[in-house]
Amino acid sequence: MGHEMVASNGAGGGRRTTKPHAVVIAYPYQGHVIPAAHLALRLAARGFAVTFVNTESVHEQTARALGVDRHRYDIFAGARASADALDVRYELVSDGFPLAFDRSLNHDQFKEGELHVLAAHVEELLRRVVVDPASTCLVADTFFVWPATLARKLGIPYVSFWTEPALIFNLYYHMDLLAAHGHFNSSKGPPRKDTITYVPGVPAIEPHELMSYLQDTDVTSVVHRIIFKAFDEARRADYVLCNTVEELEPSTVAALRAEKPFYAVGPIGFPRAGGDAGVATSMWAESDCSQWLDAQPAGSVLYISFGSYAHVTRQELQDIAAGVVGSGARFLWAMRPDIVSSDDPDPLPEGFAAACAGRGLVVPWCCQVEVLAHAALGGFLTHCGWNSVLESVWAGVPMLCFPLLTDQFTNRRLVVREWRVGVPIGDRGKVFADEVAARIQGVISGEEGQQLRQALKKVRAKLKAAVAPGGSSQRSFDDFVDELTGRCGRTLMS
Ligand SMILES: O=c1ccn([C@@H]2O[C@H](COP(=O)(O)OP(=O)(O)O[C@H]3O[C@H](CO)[C@@H](O)[C@H](O)[C@H]3O)[C@@H](O)[C@H]2O)c(=O)[nH]1
Repeated sequence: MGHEMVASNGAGGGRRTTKPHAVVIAYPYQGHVIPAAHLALRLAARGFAVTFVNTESVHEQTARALGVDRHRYDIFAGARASADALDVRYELVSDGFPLAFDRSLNHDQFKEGELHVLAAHVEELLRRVVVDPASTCLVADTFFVWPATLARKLGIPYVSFWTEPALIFNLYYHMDLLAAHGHFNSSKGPPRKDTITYVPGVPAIEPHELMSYLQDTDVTSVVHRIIFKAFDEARRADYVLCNTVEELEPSTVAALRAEKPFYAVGPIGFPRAGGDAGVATSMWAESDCSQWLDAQPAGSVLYISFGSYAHVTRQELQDIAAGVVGSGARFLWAMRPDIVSSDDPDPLPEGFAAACAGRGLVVPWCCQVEVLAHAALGGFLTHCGWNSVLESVWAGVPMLCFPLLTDQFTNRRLVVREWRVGVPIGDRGKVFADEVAARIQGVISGEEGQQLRQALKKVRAKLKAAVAPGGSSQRSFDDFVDELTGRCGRTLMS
């Protein structure tokens, strides 16, 4: 595989420029594959040769969602064939498990594979695709437990790609500090409950606003072991790219810049020209909801989704469903088949469909960015996955927040407390139908919704300005590209 471009100097001989080559490896979850695919496109549009790596399992699920043959399908075929003729190659790597293995149902076992097995497969792949180490860099999701180690072995830089807010990266980065102060993983007894005021760039944060994994008292789970290892690797990253906007998290971004070459380049996938800009990344078949939405009055519909990864309990789902019924609102619910468990495919309360006839639509999966952009949308009941938050702000839709896991609790703090573009609807195990119904009414048709929409205008403007020409995310991306091109793009005289 060569990436040479020959620039003629008009005489005999010529200047051969080696394109910088980025090997982009996506973390095998929907909420990570989407931003990674967009990052790959952005790098290719700036003259990089890109090798995008998916796991065989994600690839298979994506092909199945589209109803195409997985042996022939290449998610970047369209990008290569486009007018820009982007140079993106597509590679697959095994995650160590058979394709039919249920990764959702067997979560911890899958995670052990991620911790212990995946690196060997990735190393084999890298040894094949890294032909010229001097012109190559590894762009890998921060949650992987091997990128710095493998990059060092191959003699290439490691660009750590972080798909959550800078605040989350910062808190994980300072886990030792939290432990030293007794707020996390303390040997001195139960964690402190008072406000945390010593993390650089974070003036104050409450313990219940930390990521779920930093609130846990048992830190021996496989996910904890992954996080500890991943952040050891992240400390050794040459660069960090973060899917956030500097103006949304100025003090955190400034603090991280003092630690590392840290680039806030988000929202990475916007503006999006229709769906996924020609790159199909959806891991479930998308139901077309446009006709149904077209028939609803402007601003009237509540969209509900809990993303692609976390689960709710049957009880929580039923309490939320009762709140949705009680609110009387129109709604579109994207209910992933394993939302409670792959073992429980039909968790809605009995009589739900009849109670909502004519005003609700339940689908397994949809094109969320298209749904959020529809004029009928009035609110988004979300688990606060970071992509969902960015997409909702981008579309100007106020949020009702029900975080489930991981960064989602901390993301709720940003949405509700800092930017005031959403409201909470309870907590895990403590979500009540009456409160859910009242909040839905308040956001869709009440005073509360109007205030949220006012605040949204400002936050949305920051997002849009950041990705406009000359905006902070654009500049940051330019700086990153210049830096990487200087490091990996060589000019050879011949
Ligand atoms: O019916 C649906 C539902 C979701 N989506 C898309 O799927 C993505 C979901 O991403 P996100 O909202 O971030 O949620 P998760 O799938 O839960 O993402 C994981 O990854 C995120 C980024 O690291 C984290 O913030 C989350 O906590 C983590 O669970 C978004 O782009 C949505 O547009 C659809 O297209 N259709």
